[in-house]
Amino acid sequence: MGRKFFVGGNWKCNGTFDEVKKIVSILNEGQVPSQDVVEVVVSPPYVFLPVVKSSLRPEFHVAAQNCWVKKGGAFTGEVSAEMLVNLEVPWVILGHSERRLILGESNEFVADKVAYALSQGLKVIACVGETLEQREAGTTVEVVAAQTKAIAEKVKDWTNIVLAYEPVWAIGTGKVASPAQAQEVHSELRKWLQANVSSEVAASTRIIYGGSVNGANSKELAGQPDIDGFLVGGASLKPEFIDIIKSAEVKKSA
Ligand SMILES: O=C(CO)COP(=O)(O)O
Repeated sequence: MGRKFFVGGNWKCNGTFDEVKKIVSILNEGQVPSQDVVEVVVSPPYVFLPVVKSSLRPEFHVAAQNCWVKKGGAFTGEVSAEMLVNLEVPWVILGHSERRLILGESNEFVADKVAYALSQGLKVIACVGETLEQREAGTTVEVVAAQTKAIAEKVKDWTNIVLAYEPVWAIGTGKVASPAQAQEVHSELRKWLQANVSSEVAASTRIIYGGSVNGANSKELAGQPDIDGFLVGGASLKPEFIDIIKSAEVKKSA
């Protein structure tokens, strides 16, 4: 099926200039599998994108953590997809739960952003995931399907999308989803894509997991058939991010 393992590091709103330089040197010195085996993308805050892009080893790429929903202009405080393209930033994370929940981004707004970013030539890490309340109410699959449906309604070509399943209750809590819990939702998402988009898209789209992934739990998660990589928060700022990248080897030998 050829779904190359994908490891994203979402640095969120963290880091000083010196800390960023330190993380980049850890990444540059780390022994990792070749880029035929794993695709690595790190996402610093906007202001650090140029320095990270220019100092990072060439086989690792960068992502912005957000972008504006349409063409740039009189939108104070926003950064447009065009600007990212202009700076040769290839990826953008959209629909992260911190933006959905804290900043009120709706399924439709996120889907509009995804469609616009793709139209400008960016590749998108599109995030979906349920809250603890929604999980406890038994609506997990319904919630992630609705989030994915909003995107599917506005996007024809899924080639440049990586879908990130990030259960909100597992983000930054140290409460990682069990491999079985994550596998179940990934498998449901793949079935949803098969039924509502196409078998080809279901087979080729990478579905990655995010939420308290670390160097100790990444191998077992990577062993699940529908987990095609990770979106890592806290641990992406530490040397153990290298171990998480190495968990791609699990897939290779599977
Ligand atoms: O939100 C996340 C990545 O986008 C996950 O964050 P943590 O890995 O810190 O739980």
